[in-house]
Amino acid sequence: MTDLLSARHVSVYRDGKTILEDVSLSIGEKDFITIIGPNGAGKSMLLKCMMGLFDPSEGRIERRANLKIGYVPQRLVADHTVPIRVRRFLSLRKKAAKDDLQHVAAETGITEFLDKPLHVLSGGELQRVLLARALLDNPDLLVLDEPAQNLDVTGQLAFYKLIEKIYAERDVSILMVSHDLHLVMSSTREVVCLYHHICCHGEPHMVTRDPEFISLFGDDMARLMAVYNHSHNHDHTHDHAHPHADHTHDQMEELDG
Ligand SMILES: Nc1ncnc2c1ncn2[C@@H]1O[C@H](COP(=O)(O)OP(=O)(O)OP(=O)(O)O)[C@@H](O)[C@H]1O
Repeated sequence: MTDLLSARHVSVYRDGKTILEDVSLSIGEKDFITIIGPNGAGKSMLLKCMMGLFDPSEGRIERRANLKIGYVPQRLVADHTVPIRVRRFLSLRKKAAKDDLQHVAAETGITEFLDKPLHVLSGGELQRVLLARALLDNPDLLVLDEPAQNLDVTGQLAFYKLIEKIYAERDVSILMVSHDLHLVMSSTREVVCLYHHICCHGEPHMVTRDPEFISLFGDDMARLMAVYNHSHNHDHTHDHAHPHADHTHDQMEELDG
């Protein structure tokens, strides 16, 4: 299977801190990968590197020729002093064909407010508009950075259901950062646990009480959600201030392949 996008031994060092250390991750066709990790773990930085928005200090990003990426950010702050209607917002970057716009609007459930100004929309509606924008170009890969972070639980659930539907119906791969582990566990195929380096990864198919996971997310979260199957043999107490700290990452090689 051809990889769409890969990080190969990517490290990012900034201001004496290690933000990413020797991270390797590949996204193939029809993959659904969710990156989890505590605040400040480097999840957004990894997405930025993978999308070519940030140059890693070491390592490289490989991208399939002509890869189309649709990006959904955490949120859009709609300014009421610059009123813009949804329909216009969706055609800002590139003029979408009318049929494409109607199709994507129906798919994401935004048809009824295409002619409303952005700033009157609710948080959940705005996220669907951002999703529609990302889908307009018919991307091969959808990248979502905590897309439901600012929604209430009902909104989160609805948004993740929509992502699941899009994944099921389209020929698209998904790379998502999410804190809502319990909500995405059923849809995601693979979970990557990041804490500056890849701690572990695997299928989210069983609940475990993994001590490393608990050390990252806390006992309550571990109890709440299904965790993937992994074993890893290092702790998280090492000092990330040293960019060349020596780690053994058994499973990273698998991701690399
Ligand atoms: N351009 C930059 N220059 C220097 N440091 C940065 C830069 N971008 C991010 N950082 C730092 O890198 C670390 C990781 O940030 P990042 O946003 O990737 O974390 P995250 O895992 O997405 O966290 P959260 O879950 O809180 O969104 C943080 O300490 C942040 O301050």
